[in-house]
Amino acid sequence: MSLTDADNKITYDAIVIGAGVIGPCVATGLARKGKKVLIVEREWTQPDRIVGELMQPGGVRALRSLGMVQSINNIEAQPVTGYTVMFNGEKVDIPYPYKSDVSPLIKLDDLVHDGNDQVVDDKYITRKDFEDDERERGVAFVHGKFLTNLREIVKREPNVTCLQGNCIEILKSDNNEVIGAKVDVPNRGKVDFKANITFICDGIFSHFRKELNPQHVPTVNSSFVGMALYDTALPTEQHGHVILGNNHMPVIVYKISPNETRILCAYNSAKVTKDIKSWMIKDVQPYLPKELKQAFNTALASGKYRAMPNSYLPAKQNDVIGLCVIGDALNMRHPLTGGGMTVGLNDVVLMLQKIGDLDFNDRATVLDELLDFHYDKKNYDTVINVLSIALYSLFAADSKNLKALQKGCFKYFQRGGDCVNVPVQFLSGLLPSPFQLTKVFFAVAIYSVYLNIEERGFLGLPMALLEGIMILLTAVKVFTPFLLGEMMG
Ligand SMILES: Cc1cc2nc3c(=O)[nH]c(=O)nc-3n(C[C@H](O)[C@H](O)[C@H](O)COP(=O)(O)OP(=O)(O)OC[C@H]3O[C@@H](n4cnc5c(N)ncnc54)[C@H](O)[C@@H]3O)c2cc1C
Repeated sequence: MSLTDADNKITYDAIVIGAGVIGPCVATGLARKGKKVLIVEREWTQPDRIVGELMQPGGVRALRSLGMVQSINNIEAQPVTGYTVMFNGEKVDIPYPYKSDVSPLIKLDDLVHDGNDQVVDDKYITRKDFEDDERERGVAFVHGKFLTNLREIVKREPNVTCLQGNCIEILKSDNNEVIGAKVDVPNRGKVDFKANITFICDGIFSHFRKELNPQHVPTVNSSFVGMALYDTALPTEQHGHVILGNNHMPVIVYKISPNETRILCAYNSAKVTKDIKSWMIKDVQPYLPKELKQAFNTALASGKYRAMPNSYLPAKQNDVIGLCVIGDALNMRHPLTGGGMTVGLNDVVLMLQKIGDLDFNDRATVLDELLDFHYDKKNYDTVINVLSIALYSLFAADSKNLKALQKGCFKYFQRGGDCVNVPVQFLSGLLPSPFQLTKVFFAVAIYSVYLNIEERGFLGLPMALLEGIMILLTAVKVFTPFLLGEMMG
């Protein structure tokens, strides 16, 4: 069957709009649960994007739960074993958590079979490393190649029909229930497809998230400017890097193939300057570690920059009959901590646990379960979302108090032990506890106050105490509104 032949005479169990990271996982999961699924993508050829390139261990585990982890195989994906945080030239290596410290893997019934929850061996990823390592692992890859693998998996599912086309409208009945989607199909024109439930997975620039609520719109306060660095060493191999300092915005760096390294440089505005090169030379280049400088200069000379907006969007409840919005269409956070795919994939796992075994004809029961889904996923998503926003505020520090917190955070990591073991569990998507996150965040704030007192010395104590109050108030201000927003929304 060609990509434009989908039958529009039948009612599908589910239509999935978008075959990015999340759509193919939703469609594959539902198909393996016996549902008849139509997945619509406007462009099935391999995309070239600078998003979704480092997957945290929590995301890899979700792929295993879905029986789709082999999507990271045979694309020259690079294992990631931890993070390196650099601050004014000093560095701390933070390995990912021990497997024994995190909860056991969930294997979804009907989805996991014949070892598809384990990677196979290729030149860079081996089953032995991923299975036998006592620590969790993440992975980094060329996004388009990963997507191609996910799309190959979904295309192989007998219960799935793949359709090339641009979805232009969500179809509704007279009583405002969603009944399918109108798709502009090449050489066929605008065709109506019907389903018991329609999943919106149309990503960051989602056109259809507003079907949940017209106010469901993201805020954008910063951007990332990305470049590809070729044939460079990293300060720590197999690690993601966060480069911080008093005088510059955060820079993140990770290897996505044997010879390509992604660098993303934060820019503190939704719209980037027209003269990116001058900004890079003045505000990024001087602060990079020596290992990266040569490749950075070469990339700069080639002039190939790409900018992406960094959006924030807390999730809304899926409360419309026949509709489920999921992935970036539903919920976004700052990409600094590389948590987007991890949140989306874990939402897919949970969604399948909630509704995967239901009869989708029973739309009221499906809706009930989706209403619960909103609350069940909160702990997991809140930790990753709030962490990303709070860390971005600290790491892009533009005030004295934020700079004190930034330094305090780095010095806290330098203490080692639980001062890194617990935070890295949040980053990895392996400790879904907003309470613990709050405890750690305020431990960092108190430590920042202590460091400031120490620096001021005995004579400066009155001033240090005053400053301490300001530092704590700043910590409350950057953390609490987001925590409450995520938990209460
Ligand atoms: C700069 C940046 C860097 C990031 N880095 C990371 C990272 O390192 N790690 C991480 O985990 N996350 C990262 N993210 C987030 C990550 O990219 C997203 O969380 C993830 O891609 C979301 O997947 P999705 O399927 O919801 O959306 P997408 O991957 O955006 O997929 C949406 C799909 O829908 C299709 N589509 C859209 N509209 C229509 C339509 N009308 N009809 C048919 N098809 C349609 C699109 O063509 C696309 O294929 C980053 C984000 C940004 C902005």
